[in-house]
Amino acid sequence: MQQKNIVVIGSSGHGKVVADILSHMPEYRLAGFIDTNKEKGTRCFGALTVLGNEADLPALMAAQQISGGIVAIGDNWIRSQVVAKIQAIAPAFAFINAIHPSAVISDTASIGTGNLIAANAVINTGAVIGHHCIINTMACIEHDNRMDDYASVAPRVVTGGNVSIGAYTAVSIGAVVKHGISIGEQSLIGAGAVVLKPVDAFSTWYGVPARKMGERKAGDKYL
Ligand SMILES: CC(=O)SCCNC(=O)CCNC(=O)[C@H](O)C(C)(C)COP(=O)(O)OP(=O)(O)OC[C@H]1O[C@@H](n2cnc3c(N)ncnc32)[C@H](O)[C@@H]1OP(=O)(O)O
Repeated sequence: MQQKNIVVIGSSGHGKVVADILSHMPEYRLAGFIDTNKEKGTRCFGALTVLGNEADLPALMAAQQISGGIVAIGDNWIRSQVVAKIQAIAPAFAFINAIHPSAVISDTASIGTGNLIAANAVINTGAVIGHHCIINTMACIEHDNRMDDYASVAPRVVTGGNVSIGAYTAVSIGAVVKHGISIGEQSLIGAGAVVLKPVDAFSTWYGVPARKMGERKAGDKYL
């Protein structure tokens, strides 16, 4: 098999998880990491190091025949900013999906590009996943769900059927979302929440049952 040379952008804990998943995908050879906040040469995952920052990408792509990779930044808003930067600096960079071999994805689900689908995640029939989403370890996205671009579900999130999760919205660790619920864009569901009512855009909800706890603006931190 002809392997594609790729990079992971972001070398935090989340970047290491993505590198680990890619080590199980024989179609890719991970060359290293791109990170603006670490010195070139810093070891991040086994022998793999930081190769440079985003501005170095065009030269690296040419020198090492790198075709693309994935942005591995957990914060949904920051991830979108970095994707936009890379699209401007290196238009030929091809975003890939990192999918752990233990993930179970229905043949009838639709998956965009730039997504992370971690170990033991399940994406059931008819689900539509946008671009640059995170479906983290053991998360379950049930039938006919929709996840818009840059949305994320943390480990052990479970959704019922026909749930929609708006762009940039983060559903935190262990949350449960009742079937048929719509969660607007740029919202935040707290850890362990049980969401039984529709969630408006730009809002924070948590608790059991989840209640609205505040308003949010684009880019507000949550991790
Ligand atoms: C692999 C990975 O690591 S993936 C990432 C995993 N991490 C997560 O999912 C983190 C998710 N973050 C949360 O759930 C956070 O608690 C947030 C974002 C909802 C709220 O954070 P903050 O705004 O900083 O709230 P803060 O910690 O100040 O708490 C305010 C109050 O709400 C309560 N509270 C906070 N979060 C929750 C929650 N999820 N459920 C119930 N109560 C909560 C606190 O106990 C506190 O109550 P008190 O005033 O009576 O003491």
